[in-house]
Amino acid sequence: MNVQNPSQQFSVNDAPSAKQPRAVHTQPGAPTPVLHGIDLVMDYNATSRSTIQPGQPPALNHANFLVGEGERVAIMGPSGSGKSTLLHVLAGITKPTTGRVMFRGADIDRISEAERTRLRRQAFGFVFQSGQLLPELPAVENVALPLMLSGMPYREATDRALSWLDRIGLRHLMFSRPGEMSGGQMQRVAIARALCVNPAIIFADEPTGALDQNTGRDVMQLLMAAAAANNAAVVLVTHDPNIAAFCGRTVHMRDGIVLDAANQRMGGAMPAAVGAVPVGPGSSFPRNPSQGVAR
Ligand SMILES: Nc1ncnc2c1ncn2[C@@H]1O[C@H](COP(=O)(O)OP(=O)(O)OP(=O)(O)O)[C@@H](O)[C@H]1O
Repeated sequence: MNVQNPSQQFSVNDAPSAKQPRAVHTQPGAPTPVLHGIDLVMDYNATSRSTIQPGQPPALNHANFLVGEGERVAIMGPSGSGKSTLLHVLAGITKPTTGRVMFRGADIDRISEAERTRLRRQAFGFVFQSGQLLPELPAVENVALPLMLSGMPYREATDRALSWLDRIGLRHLMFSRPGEMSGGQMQRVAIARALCVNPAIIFADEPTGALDQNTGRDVMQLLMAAAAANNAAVVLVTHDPNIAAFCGRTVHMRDGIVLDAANQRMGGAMPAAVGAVPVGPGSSFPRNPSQGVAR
C-alpha cells in the first residue's frame, strides 16, 4: 500500500507520487477518503483581535472529520458549536490554529497560498445560504466565473456554463442577473457554478436556509443529483433534519467537538489507500461537462 508523504509539497498539477508508506488503518467497505481533518483546533483568540472574551473555548476543540470520495455528510449541531468554522477550515478558507487537513493524502496547510487558491477553485465547489452570486453578472457569467478564474478562455467557460444551465433547466435565464431571479433560481445557479469545475467536494453551508420548504427540497434534490453524477463528495452544514436526511451520514457537533465515533476513531491516523491526486488537467475526477447532472 502506498500513501502520500504528508510533508510533501502539493501542487495541483504535479503528477502524483507515493514514496513513504505510513502505518495506517482502513475500515472494510469504507469509501476511499477524500478529505480528512485531523485534531483540528480553531482558537479565534489566538488569531484575531476581535471582541472575543478571553477564556472563551476554541471554536474547534480537537475535532476530527473524515469524508470519502462521493460521500454525503451532514454536519448538525447547536448555534455556535463550530459547524461553519469546521467547514471553512476543511475547505482551506480558514487556517486552523493547530491540526491538519489532508486532501487526497496531501496536507493543504503545507502548500503555498497560490496552490491553495487553485485547489479551492479546481477541486472544491461552494454553495452558501445566499449572496454568493455577483449581482452585476448575468447567470451564464456567474456560472463561468470559477472556470475563468482558473484560466479557461471566456468562450469555452461560458459554453460550459451554458451546458450546466441547460442541465438545471435555467437556460432561459442565461442573461438574467441575480436580482431578476427567485431565491430558488439563484441557488440553482449557485449549484451550477459549484459543479461546473467538476469538483471533488462540494461544501454547502445552509444552502436552503433562505428558501421555503418545497423550494429547499427541490434545490437539495438538484444538488445531490448533480454531485452524484460527478461523484463529488458533499459536506453540508444544516440545522434542518429534513435537509440532513439527503445525506448518507450525519455527524453532530457540540462545543467545537465532532460527536461521531467513526470520525473520532480516525483522529491522528492517516486514512489508507490515499494518494495525492492532482486536480486540474489530468485529474482523476471527471472534467467532461457531458458527464454532468442526470436530468
Ligand atoms: N471570525 C470569527 N471571529 C471570532 N469568533 C468567531 C468567528 N467565527 C466564529 N466565531 C466563534 O466561533 C464559535 C463557532 O462559530 P461557528 O460560526 O463556527 O458556529 P456554528 O455552529 O456554525 O453556528 P451557527 O449555527 O449559529 O451558524 C462561536 O462562538 C463564534 O462566535
